[in-house]
Amino acid sequence: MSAQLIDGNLLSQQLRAEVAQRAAALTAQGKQPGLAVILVGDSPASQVYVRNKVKACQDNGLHSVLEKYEASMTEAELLARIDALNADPKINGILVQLPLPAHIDAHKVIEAIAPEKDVDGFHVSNAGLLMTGQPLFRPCTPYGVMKMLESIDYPVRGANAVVVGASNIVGKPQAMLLLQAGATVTICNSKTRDLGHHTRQADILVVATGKRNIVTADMVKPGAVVIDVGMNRDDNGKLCGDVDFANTKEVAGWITPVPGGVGPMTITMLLVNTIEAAERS
Ligand SMILES: Nc1nc2c(c(=O)[nH]1)N[C@@H](CN(C=O)c1ccc(C(=O)N[C@@H](CCC(=O)O)C(=O)O)cc1)CN2
Repeated sequence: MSAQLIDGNLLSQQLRAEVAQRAAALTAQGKQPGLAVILVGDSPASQVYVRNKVKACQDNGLHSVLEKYEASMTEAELLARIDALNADPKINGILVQLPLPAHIDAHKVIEAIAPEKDVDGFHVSNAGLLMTGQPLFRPCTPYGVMKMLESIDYPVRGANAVVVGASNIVGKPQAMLLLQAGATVTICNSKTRDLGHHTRQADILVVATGKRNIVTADMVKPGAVVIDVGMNRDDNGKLCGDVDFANTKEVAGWITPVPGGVGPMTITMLLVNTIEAAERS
């Protein structure tokens, strides 16, 4: 393997140790940070993610509540729960696990969260603050990716960055964070013609499409940093990303694995955002 691995579990361990210290300091002042996690429905993947979020809180000294609801919960019921959590002084961060069932308008739900408790950074106010270079909360996955680049001392300023995927959760905020760090950014989407033409220009390539093997080794510039945000299952049911890892690792300079790459960093940055919310409150 020529590429160096960027280990999200290892980096998370280091960052979570700092989180635990900050949580302990807040708790000593009677301000233990608190996170509310809401899950609607029974998606097995979402169940794993929310369980891991709550466990990460427990392991690092944050208070957490997990509210699980049937898929039949109405939008009005969910909005009422968010109102109550907005008013709860023990709760600094509120997170509604996505995706939501189709009968619930996710935009409406996200806009109901008080922006100062929106630790996912998805509220339009927080998206606007990020866009204008004054972020309150950076969305957790793109924030984690920036920490991974920092961990390898990568000179983002002046680099060509290509983001494949333009979702509100990852692609768009990722492009903003890279732009603000001084990269020249290209965002590719499902309509992009000749994706490889763009990805081959990338010093930093972030792939977040949910499509297995959308990026193959021939689409990667030798020595590039390849960050795989995808979370898929291969034909044997094993977790894998969007990048053909086995072949791309022979071309890239750095690469993130799946599992053990960006996923754990998403949860780590959620803890960081919750601490920041508590410190501000
Ligand atoms: N409200 C939110 N919903 C969703 C978000 C989000 O940031 N906020 N992101 C994704 C899912 N996600 C976080 O919720 C997430 C995905 C994956 C992981 C992770 O740790 N993955 C592990 C593997 C876990 C497994 O065994 O299945 C890894 O990559 O090593 C954490 C969080 C969509 N929804």
